[in-house]
Amino acid sequence: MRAFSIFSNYLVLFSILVGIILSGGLGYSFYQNETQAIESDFRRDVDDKAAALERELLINLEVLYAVKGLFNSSDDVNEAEFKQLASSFLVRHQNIQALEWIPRVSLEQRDKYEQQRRKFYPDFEFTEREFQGSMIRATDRKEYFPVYYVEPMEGNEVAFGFDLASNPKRDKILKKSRDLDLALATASITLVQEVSNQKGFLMFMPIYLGDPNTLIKRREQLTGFVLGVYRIGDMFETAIRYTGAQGINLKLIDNTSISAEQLYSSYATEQHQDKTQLKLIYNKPLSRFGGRQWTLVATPSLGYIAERRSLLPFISCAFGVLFVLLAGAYISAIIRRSSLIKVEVEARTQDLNEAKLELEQLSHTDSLTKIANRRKFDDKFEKEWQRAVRSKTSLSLIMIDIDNFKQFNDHYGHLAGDQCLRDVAKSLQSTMSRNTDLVARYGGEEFVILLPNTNEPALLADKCLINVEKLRIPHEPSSVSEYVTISIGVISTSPTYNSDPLALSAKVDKLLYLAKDLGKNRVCVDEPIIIPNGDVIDFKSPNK
Ligand SMILES: Nc1nc2c(ncn2[C@@H]2O[C@H](COP(=O)(O)OP(=O)(O)OP(=O)(O)O)[C@@H](O)[C@H]2O)c(=O)[nH]1
Repeated sequence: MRAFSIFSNYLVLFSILVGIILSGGLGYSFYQNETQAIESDFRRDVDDKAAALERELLINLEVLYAVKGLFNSSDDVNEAEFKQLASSFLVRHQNIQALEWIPRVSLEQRDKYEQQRRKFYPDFEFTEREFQGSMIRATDRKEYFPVYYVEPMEGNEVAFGFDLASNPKRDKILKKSRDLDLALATASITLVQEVSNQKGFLMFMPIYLGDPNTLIKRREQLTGFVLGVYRIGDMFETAIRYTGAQGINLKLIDNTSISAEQLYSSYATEQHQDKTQLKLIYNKPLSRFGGRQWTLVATPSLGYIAERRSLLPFISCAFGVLFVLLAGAYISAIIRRSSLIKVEVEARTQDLNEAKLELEQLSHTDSLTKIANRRKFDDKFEKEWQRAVRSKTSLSLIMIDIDNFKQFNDHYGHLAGDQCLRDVAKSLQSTMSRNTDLVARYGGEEFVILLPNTNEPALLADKCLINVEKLRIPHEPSSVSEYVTISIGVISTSPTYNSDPLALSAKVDKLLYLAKDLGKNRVCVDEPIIIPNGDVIDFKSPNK
């Protein structure tokens, strides 16, 4: 019972533990699902931003094409025409720092070109950057690509007249653009006109005389380049300004060369960068643009993730744990209650068994003498009879009656009579030594002794007779003795299937009456007994 209770408690504890683990698992699975949803939202938002950036780049390219249209439509575009067109675009595309016309000027043409500009800008000359960084007059070279027209002039004065061919990197990209008839962008540069630390890039659009379709023709017919000057930060912010999701940290990386270069970062500070969910990094390559491969690198900020997190994982876990604990408590209460009921039932069953035993004892006990009663004798007699039949053993009966008991009662009173009955019963009981012997009150002042498998019942009967006499209970009115005496009938038989137990009772009764008739205070057996020394004792004889 106790072991079962301990086992049940462990089982409940184990179930609670499993339940808590499952609840945790459920919460974790909701958390994971949510994380996946956030990740997929995040990728979609970054894709939107990348698309917006690509759109912005294309729009800027379109501006160059539009300016190119002006130069294609006329062999001699003057500054006023250029400025008018360029300024109309710059008003609408404020992330373009400047639009410029870069003519192809041979060494022979240089003076002419410089003279022309000096009409309006007296200090104008083709310039280049000196080794130390300051601007100087461009040295002689075969071909020049100077910044000839620039819109707006304000803020771009330093670039005005700068010979792009003087810079080997720019010269290389100019030639590539010329050869391929392709708008090409530079890697990120610090613009000569830049005042903040923002990076920029240049995009060259080649202009030809006519429509050259071979490399040689392109080299011959090149007249110059339309140049767009872009500030990357401004362009980036213009592009993503109206894209919905906030809280995404972005970096624009130029992967064109092996050493990836950061063009722009939306991280406010390095410290802020540390706090972001760097585990989730999404690299979104943009479509190739101006011969360059840019990649948008995005990480969500804590705020972006927090906005999209719900309490569902926590609530589901908490509810799961709560449910498991309540169910565990309920089951444990039921188990405790059922074990209490079990204990109670067992106690009651034990009480009932004890009561039953007591009742049984009472129903088989004579209330006055506390020895077995007639009912007990009848039961036992029947059982022993059957046993003796089966085992072919003997069964003996001793029937006892107190002599002149009516006179005893009359003389000493009924209470004394009762005490006499108790004393005689006790004496008879103590005379029998075997557990299997049964002493019972047969009725009134009559007793019976059942002796299974006993060789010499008459000797035992004689012992009873002597022991009762030894009690020396005074019996003044008795005609037999001055003390209480008993008369006894004894019979033995080996029962068979055909013999009748009632006949045996009747026979022993007769022997008892014979003992009475012969003068009381004696034993009567149906046959005399030969004792070991050869004497014959006939208990029927009047002299005992
Ligand atoms: N005190 C007392 N007397 C009882 C009890 N049961 C029976 N008796 C009495 O026992 C007496 C039996 O009397 P009888 O049957 O005439 O037998 P007796 O006087 O012993 O005569 P004999 O048997 O011939 O010796 C009656 O007076 C009963 O009232 C009992 O439980 N208590």
